[in-house]
Amino acid sequence: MSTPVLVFDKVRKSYGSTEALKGISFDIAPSEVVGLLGPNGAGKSTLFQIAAGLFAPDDGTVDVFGLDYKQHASEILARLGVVFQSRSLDLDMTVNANLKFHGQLFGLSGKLLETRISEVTELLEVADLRKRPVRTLSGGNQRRVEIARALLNKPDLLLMDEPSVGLDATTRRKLVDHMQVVREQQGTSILWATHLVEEVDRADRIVFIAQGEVTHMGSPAQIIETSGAATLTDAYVALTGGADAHVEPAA
Ligand SMILES: Nc1ncnc2c1ncn2[C@@H]1O[C@H](COP(=O)(O)OP(=O)(O)OP(=O)(O)O)[C@@H](O)[C@H]1O
Repeated sequence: MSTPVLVFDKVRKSYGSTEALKGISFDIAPSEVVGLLGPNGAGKSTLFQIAAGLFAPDDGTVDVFGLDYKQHASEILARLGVVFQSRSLDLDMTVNANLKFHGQLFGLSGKLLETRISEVTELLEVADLRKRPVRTLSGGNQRRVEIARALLNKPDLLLMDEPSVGLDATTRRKLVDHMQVVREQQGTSILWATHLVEEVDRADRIVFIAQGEVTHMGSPAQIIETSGAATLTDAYVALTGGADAHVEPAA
């Protein structure tokens, strides 16, 4: 069996008296797309930030590419792509300038950087927007540029925390399509945290998290079968006792 790209082992984290994570364990295989699905306050962002190395768990371990952050942070970050919930592009700079700046942070320059920018903008279908200031782009296109930026270093693992916040249903669906292409063309593993069932219905595996604990885990088909429901949304509602599935009507 191939070595997992990410392993959470009994991860715990509290904020004062609030236990945000109560011993989370699961892993992600190479090229696997895992949906981390849970209602507001379940602990998704906390787990995501630990995976991205922003802070350490109180207890338990996180290994990324078989390495731990304490000793190998720069090696891990060189192979990681991260899309945070809040937007972080410079709105006054062009798409190209944003990508160039970020690529340089990864030590890319010259022709190689140019090639990578062309590849990622074509992959996310924003190549024709490269000369536009980010401010003039729609929310959906800004999000695509952020994902393109996270792919500049050809990450082996892409972490995305609710990347579709504020996007309409059609744009969200398109984002899911794009992520399938990223996985197919680059073999990137993806951890996609969301509270929207329809964003992860094509994931290889879904991890349900509620109140800081993993409650169910399996492929969408396995989860549907376990619950006896007809759809993944019904399964989510059945297995989580009706925690907010947040399925929004199609646009
Ligand atoms: N900085 C913080 N200080 C105190 N409590 C926090 C902090 N961050 C998160 N929490 C609490 O930890 C728990 C988990 O929050 P977290 O943001 O990780 O969940 P989430 O699943 O990402 O929620 P959402 O979908 O709303 O972003 C919640 O009870 C939240 O109120």
